[in-house]
Amino acid sequence: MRGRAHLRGLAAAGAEAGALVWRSAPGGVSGYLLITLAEATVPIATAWLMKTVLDRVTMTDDPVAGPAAALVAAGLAAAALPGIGTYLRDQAGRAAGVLATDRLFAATERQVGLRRFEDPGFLDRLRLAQEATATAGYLVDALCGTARGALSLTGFLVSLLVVSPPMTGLVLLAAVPALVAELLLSRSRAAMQWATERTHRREYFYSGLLTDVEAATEIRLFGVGAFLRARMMSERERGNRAEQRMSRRELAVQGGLTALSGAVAGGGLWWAIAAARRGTLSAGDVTMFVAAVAGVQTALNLLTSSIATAHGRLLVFTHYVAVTRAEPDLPSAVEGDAPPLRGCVEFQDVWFRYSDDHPWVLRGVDLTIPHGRAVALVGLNGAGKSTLVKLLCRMYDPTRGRILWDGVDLRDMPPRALRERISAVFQDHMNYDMTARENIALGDLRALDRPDAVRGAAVRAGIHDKLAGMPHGYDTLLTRMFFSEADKEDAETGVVPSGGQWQRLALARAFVRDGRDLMILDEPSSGLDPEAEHEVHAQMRLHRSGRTSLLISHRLSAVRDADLIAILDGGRVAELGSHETLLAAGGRYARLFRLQAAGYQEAPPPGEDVG
Ligand SMILES: Nc1ncnc2c1ncn2[C@@H]1O[C@H](COP(=O)(O)OP(=O)(O)OP(=O)(O)O)[C@@H](O)[C@H]1O
Repeated sequence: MRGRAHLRGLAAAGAEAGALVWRSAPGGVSGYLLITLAEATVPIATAWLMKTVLDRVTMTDDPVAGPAAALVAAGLAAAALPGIGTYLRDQAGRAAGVLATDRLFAATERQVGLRRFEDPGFLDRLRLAQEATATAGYLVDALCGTARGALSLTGFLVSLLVVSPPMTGLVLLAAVPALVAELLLSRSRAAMQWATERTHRREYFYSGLLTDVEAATEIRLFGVGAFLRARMMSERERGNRAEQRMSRRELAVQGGLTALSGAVAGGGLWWAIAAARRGTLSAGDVTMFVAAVAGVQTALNLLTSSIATAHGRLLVFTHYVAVTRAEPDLPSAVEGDAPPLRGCVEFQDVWFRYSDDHPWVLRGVDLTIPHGRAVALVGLNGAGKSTLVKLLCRMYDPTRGRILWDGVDLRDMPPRALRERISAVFQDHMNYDMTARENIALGDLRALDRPDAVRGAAVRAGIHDKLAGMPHGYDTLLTRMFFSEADKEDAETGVVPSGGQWQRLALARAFVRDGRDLMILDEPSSGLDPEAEHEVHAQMRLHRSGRTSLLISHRLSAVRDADLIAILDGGRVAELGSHETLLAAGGRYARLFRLQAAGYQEAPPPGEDVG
């Protein structure tokens, strides 16, 4: 059963790879197939021409000019064809790689939530799938190699059959163990690749850390470079040990196979010479025999190694097929619209945990965000505030309960349409190594052609003056990781913003997405200086008024003027009300607020009563 499923998987991968390569480069593939055919027939033709020339020279007076000229032409073709074949194969390989990569990344985009990207199994598959995109075109090479091997094998076997039927049988028998052994080897190579995939990912993680400019400061200060390097090397060695075991096995098997084919060829030659001495074979027959045995063995080698390569590549390609055909992580409507928010967003008894093995993060959250109101969410570290935001953007679905958008369950809306209605600054916002304009316009790509929109958002986020004053203004690269060749000598190429400036850029990105129904601000000002924070909050208050927003902040001074403040504790909304009512209630919020406010009071002079 497992074997049949395995074969079905391989066949599906083969069909998909074939269709992909054909679609990307039909001309190149056709040309390569023709070259393959020619390459398969040339050695057979050469052997027959050689026999004809020799027999005519030694036994008849027939003219040899014709066959000799054909022999020369065959030699020329044998020399020229591989180069042309390689060129066509590489062309087809590149074209197939482009199409496969595009399809792979389009497929990962169909994963609308975050779950798959937190699943190590999926990440392993994804990396192997990326590897498969690079070699998709070369699958054709392996398949053509198989066809070429099969063709020339048939040709030589027929030729050998004419000279010696028993020898033909013996050569064929010797081929069976070679074929089986190569297939088993390629299967265990693919299994080894799968087993060591996590090792490779960990190694890339450590090597990425060691070359990442953001990690460099901590790594140098804490002096942990050698420690991380040792970890990277130990992952490499673990991978190498598995590879080495595999290589040893391959060496042993291939050594045995070479000995077998040597014995068959040697025995055959001995017999052919003896037969020629007895006069049963002509000189041409002996040449033909030697060429046929060598040809059969070369074709067999090509056939077995091509089948093994195709098998191994198909096994890797099955990961590509699995990723591109993976069901979306969230069941979601594809068609439809998300209606503009008129009433409220409502969390109804929302429970959530990241997986069955994780503890509950939310345990029955009930919360209403009314249209046109500013709601603030407050809670200790790990209370689940950012998780709640991710559920609201439908990066995950609640484990139990539901979230309603004007009464419609988020599960019934296409995620893309829902997200069109939301703008956000996330706590772990991105810093893009792109230009300032692109960093802002990624919030709404239409702004790429609307400089006023980008500028307006930057003004509101308080970053316009900084951006306008940079060497190329808004077109300055906000990174020193890349530069164009023309700018190589330019010391002003690339500007690296500070942490607070990046945060303002993230805010501008959210602001450029103007006119959305809901604005989410998850710790939007944690990195700003007090003056900037004050300014930004004033801007946000202005922006918020009359709009629906959800603000998360540990700075309670920033949330005090929200219409409603919800305290998240123990996975539920523990308190809800305005700043004044919550202070008067004297609960958790009041305690946190007083604690923070006390930090801003001047310390009383020594001896003065604090009470
Ligand atoms: N992707 C994840 N997989 C598993 N657990 C997670 C994941 N993200 C967060 N958690 C866990 O969920 C809990 C809530 O995290 P969350 O980030 O929502 O808290 P928070 O209230 O935003 O905290 P903070 O104030 O520190 O930002 C934490 O215990 C955290 O470890």
